Parts: sequence; C-alpha cells; structure tokens
Amino acid sequence: MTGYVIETRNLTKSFTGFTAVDDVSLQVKQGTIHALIGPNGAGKSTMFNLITKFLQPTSGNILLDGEDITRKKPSQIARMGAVRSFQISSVFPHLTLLENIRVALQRKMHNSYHFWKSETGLNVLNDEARSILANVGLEDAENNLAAELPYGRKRLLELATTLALQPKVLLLDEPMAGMGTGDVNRVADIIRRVAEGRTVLMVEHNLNVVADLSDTITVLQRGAVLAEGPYEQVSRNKDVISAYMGAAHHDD
Ligand SMILES: Nc1ncnc2c1ncn2[C@@H]1O[C@H](COP(=O)(O)OP(=O)(O)OP(=O)(O)O)[C@@H](O)[C@H]1O
Repeated sequence: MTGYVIETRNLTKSFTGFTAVDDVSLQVKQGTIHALIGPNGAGKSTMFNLITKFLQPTSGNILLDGEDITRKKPSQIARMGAVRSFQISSVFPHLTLLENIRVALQRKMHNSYHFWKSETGLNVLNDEARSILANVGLEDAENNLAAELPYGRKRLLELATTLALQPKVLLLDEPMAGMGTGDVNRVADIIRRVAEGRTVLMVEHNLNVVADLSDTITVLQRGAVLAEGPYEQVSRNKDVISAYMGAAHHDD
C-alpha cells in the first residue's frame, strides 16, 4: 500500500508529435478533495482521461488504492469504487428522477435481483433512491421526468446516479461547466457534503470553487506539474500567477 488513493508515476501521454502529459507523478490522499487546475491546454483533461482510463498512457503507471490500474478499463475501475461523473450522461431523459436513481441502484445490486422484485425489496429501493435524491436537493422533483429538468438540476441528477453506485472515489470533470452563479454555489455545497468519507479528484476551471472546496491543488502547465499545495500557497506562487496571466494574455 502506498497510502494514496490515486497515484500516478511518471505518467506521460503523447499524441503524434506532441506530449500533452509529461512525466506527471500525482498523489491524491484519502479523504481529500483534490483539484487539477491550469491554463488552457495545460493537460488537465488528458490527465483526467488517463486516470479515469478513458485514454491509455504512452508510459508510466496509475495506481488505485495501491493496485496498478494502468491497463484496466473504466468499467473495471468503477467496480473497484472509482466512478467518474459529469460529461458522461448517465441519465435516462424519459424516466422520472426516482426511476433514474432506481435504475442506478439496481445496476449496483444486480446480483440480488430477486430481492428487488419483492414488495419489500421495492420499498427499500424507493427509500434508498429518495434519500439519494434528498442528498443532492432533488427530493421535491422525484416524479418529474429527467428531460424536464433545467440544466443545473440535470447535472445534480447525474451526480445522484453516480452516488447510487456508492463510490469510494468520485472523479468530477468540470462539475461547474455551464452553470450560473446560483447553481454553482448549490453544487459546491453538495460536492462538499457528498465528499465526506470519500476522496474527490476534480478538474475545474472556476477558481473560486477550487479555492473554496479543495484541500490540495495541483497546477499543471504544458503537461507538467507547476505547483502543488493548498490554495493559499499555490495562489501566491509566482510561477502560477505568471502562467495564468500569460494564458489570459494569449486568450485575449
Ligand atoms: N487527441 C489529441 N490529439 C492531439 N493533441 C491533443 C489531443 N488531446 C489533447 N491534445 C492536446 O494536448 C494539450 C492538452 O490538452 P488538454 O485538453 O488535456 O488540456 P486542458 O488543460 O484540459 O485544456 P482546457 O482547459 O482548454 O480544457 C493541448 O495542446 C491539446 O491540443
């Protein structure tokens, strides 16, 4: 055991003629919220896709709870408790919210299918689904169709279907993307709440959210780690400031 929930060792990903992630050794401690940030093109998405097994690395290793997962598939690491939410829609638009969570719960419990067919089993399932909906503040909409939800609440439903799988590690890809201020604050509160007893690794552009939620921040630039630490520390780092100012300059 390494003592880290997620660890990468000398992780590298090259696309033809271009190294997007360059020798990154990342360590995510158990029970923490860890954010990956960096200017556009820094390699955050590539890094996240490598860790969640959506991309295969060119070289290096990835460990989950000390076990080498470098050659595993996303479904295999999900069964090991590391589940990716957002950007991948796990929501059925024409089912109600309660039904969506029930489907996710049934997927998790598929081995005990006969139990769920019984009246008692179904009630237990509904109670569990309701408590998960309440956890993300959607308890008032259990009979609404998922398709009818506004964008921010749809993303909360996605988070809820992920929580139904009872992940040990929650992998969040830009949880605040496309959200207005009100939703951002609400989702930040919910992430903080659901992070209790879990480890969260997220890529997020909204630095206020990152500052507010993260225990540790890793700043990437041009595929490599530029700085790492708590927000107060990395936000004062001269290299980080100039990387962001440089990026802002180029973007404008
Ligand atoms: N499939 C690919 N083929 C070639 N180059 C790629 C591919 N995917 C990413 N890249 C390049 O790798 C670099 C890092 O991209 P990546 O999307 O990981 O950065 P990012 O930090 O997530 O950026 P952003 O904040 O803009 O989303 C970029 O220069 C990008 O053009």
